[in-house]
Amino acid sequence: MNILSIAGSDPSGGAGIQADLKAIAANGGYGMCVITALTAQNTHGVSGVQAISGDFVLTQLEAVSTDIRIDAIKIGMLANAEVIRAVTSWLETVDAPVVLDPVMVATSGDRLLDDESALDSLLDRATVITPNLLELASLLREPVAPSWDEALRQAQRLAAKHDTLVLAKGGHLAGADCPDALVSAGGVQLELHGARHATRNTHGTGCTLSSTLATRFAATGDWIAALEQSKSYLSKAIAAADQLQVGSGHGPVNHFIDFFGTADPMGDWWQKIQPIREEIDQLDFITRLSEGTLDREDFHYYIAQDALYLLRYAKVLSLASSMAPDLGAQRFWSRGANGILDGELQLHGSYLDEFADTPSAITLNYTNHLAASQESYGELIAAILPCYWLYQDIGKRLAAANHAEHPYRQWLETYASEEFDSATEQAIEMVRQAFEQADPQLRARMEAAFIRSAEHERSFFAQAHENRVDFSTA
Ligand SMILES: Nc1ncnc2c1ncn2[C@@H]1O[C@H](COP(=O)(O)OP(=O)(O)OP(=O)(O)O)[C@@H](O)[C@H]1O
Ligand SMILES: Cc1ncc(COP(=O)(O)O)c(N)n1
Repeated sequence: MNILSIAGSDPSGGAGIQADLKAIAANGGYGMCVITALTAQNTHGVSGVQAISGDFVLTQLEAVSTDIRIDAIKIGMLANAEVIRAVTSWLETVDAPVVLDPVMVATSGDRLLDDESALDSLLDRATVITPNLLELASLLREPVAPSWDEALRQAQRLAAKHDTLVLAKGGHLAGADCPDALVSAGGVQLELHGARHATRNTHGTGCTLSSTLATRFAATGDWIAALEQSKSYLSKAIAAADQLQVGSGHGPVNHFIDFFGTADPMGDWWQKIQPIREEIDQLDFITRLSEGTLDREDFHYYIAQDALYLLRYAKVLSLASSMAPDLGAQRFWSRGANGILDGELQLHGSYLDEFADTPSAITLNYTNHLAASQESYGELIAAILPCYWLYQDIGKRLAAANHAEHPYRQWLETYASEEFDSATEQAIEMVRQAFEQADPQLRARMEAAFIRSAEHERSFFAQAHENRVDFSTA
């Protein structure tokens, strides 16, 4: 099945034609793309748009359609009225089904279409229009639907107005449900409810859904089956989005999870601690640290406990070095221990008059857990890993909130450095290698040690603020 995407380029690879080509391929289609606009964007937003001229869009369309059979078309970002006119006139020469995603504004809030009324002429030619709630209201020139029921009525009005099907999407609703519905002028044809996944990585979900729908329709000839398959595919791709770790804003979905998902045990572990990561992100300590409103006293309490923790952590890294199976691993863990003693602890010292000498129960629980994991090298480095990985992950978001006057500027910088990034990647790789060589019993113990450490990290962060919560399980 040959599927043509007519859309804008997203150089960060999560939305636009890049998302479309991935989704088309993952759903068994052969993807082609005619580019309507170049955008400069990443997971935080769009910093520039350069539309392609209407003439050149037409030249691309003709190059493809004079040679290749097109089984379905997906249309995304169109940028301006000139591009819309070019696409509309070309569509008169082909009769493939058209899924039109009326892209107006990116998730980040940036505009991707300069004249929304210019879309009107194209809507009649669409077979299915896939607006989100804001786009649905805008196409009807009505206020945004306050409820899902009202959105369904709006979708029915839009379907009647243009004699098309409308896929109403509930991704922007609040609540645990993420409903979508295929609606015709006669009413709802299919309503699907799906769990809302707790992730910020939803960049490109609309692009992915519309190109998957076009691909699945080309394969089945049935919009109902195509939507069921598309929703199920997208839901899996969103559920596994956090495994990718692309950028520090709204990252992309995991288009190829069905192909490679289970091949990466580290990705699975990361996915398993997703609820813990979510809780860490929401801790008062982290949000206040990020905003710079955290009390000095709380920060000092944290730093003092962290210094005690790091002294023991450095010993555990040295132990891992002594147990390492090869020279590369031996050096890596030993460099880590030295880095703490010569680097991180100096930073801690700069915040404190003197190091505390009494570890809290939470600090002790964590370091005891590390010490108890030393029965085997694999288990030990699995227990060591969350301290790298979680700090790298949180560090990226904290760094995005950093600025010259931030009271904790230097601390926020430490965990967002390229050096720390690279050390974390290497630590993950060491654990992956040990996992690959481990027998099933050791693999299970490694995973348990990793998850337990992640729980201790959560308690550790929580302890410094007045809402001190002890999640410790040791
Ligand atoms: N957190 C989530 N969990 C599960 N499904 C989601 C989530 N967020 C969005 N979706 C699904 O993604 C699809 C796109 O929905 P949405 O309403 O966000 O459209 P959109 O705004 O066009 O997408 P985009 O955010 O890419 O612009 C829908 O099928 C929606 O149900
Ligand atoms: C080129 C292009 N096309 C479409 C979108 C919308 O996708 P999202 O709303 O998920 O950012 C985008 N950001 N960039």
